Amino acid sequence: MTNTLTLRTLLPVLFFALVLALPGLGVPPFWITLLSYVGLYAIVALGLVLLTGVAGLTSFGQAAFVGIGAYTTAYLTTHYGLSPWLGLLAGIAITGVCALLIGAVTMRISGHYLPLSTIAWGLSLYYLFGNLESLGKYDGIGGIPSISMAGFEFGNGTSMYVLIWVVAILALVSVQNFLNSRAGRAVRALKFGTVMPEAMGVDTARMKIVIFVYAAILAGISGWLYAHLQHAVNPTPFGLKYGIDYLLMVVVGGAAHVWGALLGAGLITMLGNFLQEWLPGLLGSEGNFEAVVFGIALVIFLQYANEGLWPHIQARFAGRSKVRVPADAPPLEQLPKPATGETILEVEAARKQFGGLVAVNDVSFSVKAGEIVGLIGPNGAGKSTTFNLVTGVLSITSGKVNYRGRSIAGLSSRQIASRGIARTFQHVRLVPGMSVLENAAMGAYRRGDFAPQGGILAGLLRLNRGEEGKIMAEAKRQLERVGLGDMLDRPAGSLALGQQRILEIARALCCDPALLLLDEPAAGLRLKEKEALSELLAKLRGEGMAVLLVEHDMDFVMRLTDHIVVMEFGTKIAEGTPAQIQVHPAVLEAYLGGV
Ligand SMILES: Nc1ncnc2c1ncn2[C@@H]1O[C@H](COP(=O)(O)OP(=O)(O)OP(=O)(O)O)[C@@H](O)[C@H]1O
Repeated sequence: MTNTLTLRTLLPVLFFALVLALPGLGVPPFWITLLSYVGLYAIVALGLVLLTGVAGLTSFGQAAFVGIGAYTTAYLTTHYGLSPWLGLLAGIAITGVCALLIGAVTMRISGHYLPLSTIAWGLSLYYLFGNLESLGKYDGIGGIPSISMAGFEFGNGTSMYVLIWVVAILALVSVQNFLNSRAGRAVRALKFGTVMPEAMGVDTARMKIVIFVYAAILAGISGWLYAHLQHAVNPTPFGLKYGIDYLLMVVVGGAAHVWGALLGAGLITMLGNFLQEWLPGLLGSEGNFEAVVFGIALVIFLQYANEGLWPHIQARFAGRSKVRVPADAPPLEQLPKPATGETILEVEAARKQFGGLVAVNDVSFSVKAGEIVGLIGPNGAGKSTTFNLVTGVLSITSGKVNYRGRSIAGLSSRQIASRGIARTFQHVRLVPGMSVLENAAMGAYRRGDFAPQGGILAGLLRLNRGEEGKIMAEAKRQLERVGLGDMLDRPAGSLALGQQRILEIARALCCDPALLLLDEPAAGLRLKEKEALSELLAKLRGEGMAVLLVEHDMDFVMRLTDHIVVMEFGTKIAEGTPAQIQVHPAVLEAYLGGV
């Protein structure tokens, strides 16, 4: 263990010990109350870190989920005299169901429409709270009892402060655990599009809903604590203004960092409080002037420091965390592999039309285990489209694609990935801030011990240590296999393009494929890197791997491949060994215009 690592483990423990000890250290009640609110807001902000900062799904509506948690317990404890703990369970259930329903609709929406839709349902829920007779309309509900546990009543500010911070710490640990799990890495990739995670076997639509529901439940729990701290609720703290404040906390603190949520909640709560006191005096009139300051701060942060403050603090004091790779982890299970020479991919009369344009015109070819096949042709020939038909990114118009004797036409990318086909991308698709090791581990997503849903819960509770150990050991093994074994902890974004392409191959190898599809693997590589890549692919071929590659670098293709398929204007114009292709009249015509 390095010094940084010791400090990284020790600092949070010391920090939380100090936070929980503050009431005993004689800190005045005013500060304890203020810090209680910091804790409450931090719980909501942690959900937003996951949703907005990490996955890139902006939500202005989290305050409404706080409201559902608060109103549920307020109603049940005051109208029916139920225990606050039942109020908590009911609040979690109702928040979860509402989020599931809202998420199922809104998480499909992309771009600017998603934040707009979160404003819409945030407002709807706010007006619902304010207009329902049974919820006391805009006056709300008063007389909410205190929480008690084993005869102890959380009746005063100090005991609630401790309870709130215990929950905030548990929330932080759970979100941190989740982000370092198999599902968490998939969520960290979502911001960069769904094509790559889907190709690794991730159900991205489901994953978005899962984190939406989790973020909503955290907000609901914060609402439950709020109701029993205040002993009264009304719609105001659950409106759009608070929704924006939560977002501001996350942006200022550091949207993609769990500690950013705490920092942002602390700064904005304190600042809001003091501005509320100072500004009216300064300006000589009453009003919510802090909202103006916050609005300006939001714009400035988004423009000049959209990573927030935490990354700067982390760089100075904490350093990057390193993932531990156990030396004795057992290997992951492998799919049965075909014998060398067995035909594993058959493309028969594959056709793809985009409206009137025939991008792939009844193309047929096959790939055997232990063979490297090159798919070449001038720009716009239809190579990438053919590739995307095999990988399930595009749906086939007509024709067949069979993998090991079974049709894969019409299957999604993730179903195809689970059959044993792995790919790399023409434009490298890595998660730049994630380490080389974690990026490679993305490939082993569907090889974990738990089913994806079970994996999420296990990740939250850190019950996935065995699985993580095996996945990380596999990622390390594949990185060593491709020659990146000495770069495990470096952020993927800091690698040269050639190394990033090799990293994509290591990630694909973690998928446990029998067929590797490489989209322009040599593009942008220097001579030495190309030689290293050739060597690696030849080695994989020797181990029985089938490789289909789309490539423009003729020298690379001619030296490496066993068989070449040439396309032009969507049609296959030639097929054969590199020697045959180099003298094929139709190929010479296509490339050199017959010269
Ligand atoms: N989604 C799409 N919608 C409409 N047309 C498309 C789409 N994707 C590709 N095409 C068209 O299909 C044809 C084949 O494109 P494709 O990208 O497969 O060629 P390519 O051989 O991979 O070219 P390059 O070497 O430049 O990548 C081109 O005319 C392209 O404009």
